[in-house]
Amino acid sequence: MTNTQVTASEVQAIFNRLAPVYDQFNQSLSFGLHRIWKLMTVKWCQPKLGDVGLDVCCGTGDLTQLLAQQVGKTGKVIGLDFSVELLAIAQQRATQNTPQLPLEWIEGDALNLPFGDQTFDCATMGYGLRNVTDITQCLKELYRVLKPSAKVAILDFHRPHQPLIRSFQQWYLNQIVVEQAKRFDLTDEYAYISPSVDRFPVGTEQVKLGYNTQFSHAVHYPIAGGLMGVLVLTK
Ligand SMILES: C/C(=C\Cc1cc(O)c2ccccc2c1O)CCC[C@H](C)CCC[C@H](C)CCCC(C)C
Ligand SMILES: C[S@@+](CC[C@H](N)C(=O)[O-])C[C@H]1O[C@@H](n2cnc3c(N)ncnc32)[C@H](O)[C@@H]1O
Repeated sequence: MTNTQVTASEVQAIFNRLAPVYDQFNQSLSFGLHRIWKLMTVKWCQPKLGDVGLDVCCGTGDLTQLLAQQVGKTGKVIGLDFSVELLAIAQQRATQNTPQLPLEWIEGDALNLPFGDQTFDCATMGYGLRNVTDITQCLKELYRVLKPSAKVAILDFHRPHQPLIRSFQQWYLNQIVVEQAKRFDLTDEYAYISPSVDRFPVGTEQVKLGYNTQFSHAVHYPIAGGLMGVLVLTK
């Protein structure tokens, strides 16, 4: 995946191929810290009991489940993704671990959400915005399906400003992560992360994109020393 822009079908193929090891890699390579980053993200979209929530690019459903725990049994959360392999794992995990949660899984495109205008009270997106092929179109769809005053919290990697931390992140992604991926013949799939982070807008640019998409408020919170970030957009 060395070219400057991968196609949607290439992204889809990447995640279908790495699906079997996705959760275990995230857990081991982040020392479990990704769960904290995801919980922070869910809190930032300010879910309430009874809300109807959406997790875009849900993957195996980590954020979807966390969001469902917040809206409770009177609420509902839909997880959408275009990777059938990751969705299958999401469905299996939910059935086994949280059968009581109000979850629904939909195969679909983040750039053309199969929902009506003003459907959702809250939304999340974890490590998805960097992977879609049209960030502006994705933000327009998020704006469209949110109810007035609703928030979407968008978690992703962030290139740290601090040179030492930035070098550490690049080393960790290009050495540690890719070395581990070699064990499963997934070198290319995980080598895709670092250049995708380089292409991804920094926090201040993400805020501008949010305002340009007509969101009434946009703020970016660097977390984990700037290794990650959460963009919170209010309709
Ligand atoms: C949950 C995480 C990443 C999800 C993820 C996102 C992508 O865009 C991918 C693309 C291609 C393959 C896989 C993924 C993917 O898994 C974050 C945690 C997992 C990261 C792979 C680990 C890297 C974390 C930080 C760069 C360094 C952490 C330092 C450590 C806590 C000391
Ligand atoms: C790194 S994973 C994130 C999964 C999950 N949100 C998490 O936090 O672990 C990125 C996900 O985005 C999905 N994705 C990328 N582009 C998409 C699109 N246009 N429509 C739907 N899903 C997409 C991939 O299939 C993959 O499941």
